[in-house]
Amino acid sequence: MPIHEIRHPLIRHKLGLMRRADLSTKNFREMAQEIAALLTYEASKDLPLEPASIEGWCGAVDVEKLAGKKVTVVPILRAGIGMLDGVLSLIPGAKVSAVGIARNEETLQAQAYLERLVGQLDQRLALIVDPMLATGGSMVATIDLLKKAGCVNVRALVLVAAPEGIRAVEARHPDVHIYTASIDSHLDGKGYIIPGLGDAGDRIFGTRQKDA
Ligand SMILES: O=P(O)(O)OC[C@H]1O[C@H](OP(=O)(O)OP(=O)(O)O)[C@H](O)[C@@H]1O
Ligand SMILES: O=c1cc[nH]c(=O)[nH]1
Ligand SMILES: [Mg+2]
Repeated sequence: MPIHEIRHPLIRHKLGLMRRADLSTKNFREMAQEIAALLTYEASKDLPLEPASIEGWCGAVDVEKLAGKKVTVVPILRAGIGMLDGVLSLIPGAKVSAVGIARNEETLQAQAYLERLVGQLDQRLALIVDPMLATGGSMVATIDLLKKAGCVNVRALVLVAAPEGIRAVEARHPDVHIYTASIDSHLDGKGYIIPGLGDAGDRIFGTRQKDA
């Protein structure tokens, strides 16, 4: 089953804070980055290692280092930017491929408006980051364009996933593993995740808030 709900106590606690409607923009941002780092830890636990010999303080030491595979982090703009630094805090050498996807609020159809991908995608693990997996349209469109560009190894990190979005990704891209802090109940009539977080992009960027 390519869906991984990471029920770690630190993640449960931080996600509980994020669900509070009165959480400040600053704290919402901080929690998003921290949970992103914790999801990265899980999503990277089977990365291959290779032996290496280094010069240590007392002479040669046998160590391990990440083998061959390079990583690109793929934030889905805008809200995915809110998880980017969390991933980079653990994988600082990763290159970033920005993808802009906008959901038409009426039809809920996802459309790409920006694609700035790094090279050698066929050799890289792509870690897509987006706080919300709702209908799955944005995620499926992003995976479609990454695979078209040569990516063969794709994983997705989302803070909250709706069953509808999980099913959509599984149906179209059964090879893509999804790591999430929570599988929530369902979508409302406007495509919002219940209980969810509200509009994650607005909460991260501070737009459309009462005190803006
Ligand atoms: O699974 P879906 O139904 O496609 O919905 C999820 C998408 O909706 C949100 O982005 P939004 O379109 O609000 O853009 P934003 O990041 O600019 O807020 C969210 O960050 C996902 O990208
Ligand atoms: O609940 C949702 C669904 C899509 N996008 C969001 O930001 N929140
Ligand atoms: Mg939004």
